[in-house]
Amino acid sequence: MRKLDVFDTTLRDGEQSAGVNLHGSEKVEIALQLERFGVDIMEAGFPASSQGDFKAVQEIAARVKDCSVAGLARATKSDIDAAWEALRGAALPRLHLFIATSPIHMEYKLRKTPDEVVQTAVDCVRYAAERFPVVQWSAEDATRSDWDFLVRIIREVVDAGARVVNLPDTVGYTTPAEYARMFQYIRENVPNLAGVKLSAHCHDDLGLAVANSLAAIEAGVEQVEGTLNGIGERAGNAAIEEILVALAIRKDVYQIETRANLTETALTSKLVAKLTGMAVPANKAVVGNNAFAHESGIHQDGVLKNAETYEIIRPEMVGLKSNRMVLGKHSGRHAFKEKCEELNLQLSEQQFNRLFNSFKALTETKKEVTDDDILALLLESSIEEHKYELEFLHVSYGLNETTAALGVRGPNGEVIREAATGNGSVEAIYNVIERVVDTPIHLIDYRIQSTTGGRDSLAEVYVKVAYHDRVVTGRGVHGDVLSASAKAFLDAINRILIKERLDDEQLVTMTAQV
Ligand SMILES: CC(=O)SCCNC(=O)CCNC(=O)[C@H](O)C(C)(C)COP(=O)(O)OP(=O)(O)OC[C@H]1O[C@@H](n2cnc3c(N)ncnc32)[C@H](O)[C@@H]1OP(=O)(O)O
Ligand SMILES: CC(C)C(=O)C(=O)O
Repeated sequence: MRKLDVFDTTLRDGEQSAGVNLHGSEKVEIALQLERFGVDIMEAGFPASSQGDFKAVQEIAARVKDCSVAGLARATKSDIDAAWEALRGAALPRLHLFIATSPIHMEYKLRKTPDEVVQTAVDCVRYAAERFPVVQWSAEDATRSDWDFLVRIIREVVDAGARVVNLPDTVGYTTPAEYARMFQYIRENVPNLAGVKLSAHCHDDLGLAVANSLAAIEAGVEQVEGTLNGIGERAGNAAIEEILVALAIRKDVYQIETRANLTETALTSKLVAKLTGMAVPANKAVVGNNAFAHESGIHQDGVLKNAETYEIIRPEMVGLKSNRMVLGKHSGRHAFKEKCEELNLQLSEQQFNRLFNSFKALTETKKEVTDDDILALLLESSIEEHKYELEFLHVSYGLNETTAALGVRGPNGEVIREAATGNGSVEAIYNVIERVVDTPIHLIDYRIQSTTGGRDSLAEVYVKVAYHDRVVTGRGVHGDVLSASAKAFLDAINRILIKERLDDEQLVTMTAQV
């Protein structure tokens, strides 16, 4: 058995998915769950990219103890300095430094000659290695780079202090056999790779990210990178849960061991889906709703006689239970606590009490509270910084004109009451909210889904809004679709306000430095 390091980049490359923007507190929540999932390294963000990301990485670095925390940096000293400031408190800090090596990226994007790229990479690795105990260096767009140029630059960055060398398929262009051959070529031609780990990082533009990652593993890489649910730039990254389950189910082929705790898979996937607003397709491998569902008679018959006839993965392996305890109006604190423990939720007493109260309030309108409902309530109550909160809502529907009146508790605790009309209920609500905050906000996208089946399911609404040059997403959960819609819009506004405050703080700091 060979040991493989799992490098999760849900919080960096995953957050680069179009339309996803996570609050600092949401990033921390995902980070703590990734730690329980047992990844070896988590890439917490790109500290130089914004004040918000810097702070989130800093907090994750301070709180995560059982795994290495990495931050991304371009090949510039200021990016490396920002990453070091954010990560210096981590138990095992790692810098992830990258520069592109393909002809097209070097000529058009970086406007540098190959020699200048080598020199910049070497200078930055050397500078970073004076600070970080581990420097991971990535050749962006490696799979469209000249292999002999890769050999040259890798030899030089390793000499300068890189301990991990990642060769990403940045644009999802390679094929399994070609990717494996590239790693073999590098291994055979770079003379100073002893003690250096090679890493694979794949994108899914051709739907080959997981296959390419597994091919690289077979070719001997010591680290694999990916994101939960495969989220990420464009078509996404390699889905880390699919790679891990493939390695576990086909241990006979791969002969690989990882530290991952697979029973945390389902919960980690759900948390990421809910916080990012990127729903998992029902037929997605390992974590889709239908991944363990059998519909046709011949399959059901087979499964009833012996589950292994049609099930190669046991649901328990990824943390799905076949038996379940029903929680409802008559359940008390003990049963609720047991459920929270079963779901592996790590709650302070205050968080538990807040969640229990939300659960009790929900049982007034919902007969049976499911695991997904509890998770949705938890995420609802996890953001502590609310500027505007929904107090009440009345909607009076009329053909072509609907009136909404609502009350919102504002930043100073005051309740602001307003009314407006619109063509439909949601439009009327959003028109009133615009009045309340006295700012035009453009709705770009609106999506609604239910947490479970059944008439009493909770509604989860995701919105994407534009305000000046910012685009943010918001999430709202409620038993009623209109209240959930109002909460999602207010959540987006709260995120804009928090971002503005962080930018103001950054401006003040920068002005002070000048
Ligand atoms: C393959 C990947 O996923 S790489 C990670 C991509 N992730 C992101 O871009 C998300 C966060 N990014 C951001 O917030 C912004 O792009 C920032 C803050 C990093 C930079 O913003 P800006 O200063 O406005 O620059 P902008 O994004 O327009 O352009 C990128 C600049 O970085 C340069 N650059 C790109 N990669 C590198 C690198 N590895 N090393 C050094 N410079 C680089 C580009 O050549 C360009 O430089 P130029 O301004 O001299 O032409
Ligand atoms: C920064 C690098 C590793 C990256 O995300 C990519 O090339 O896809």
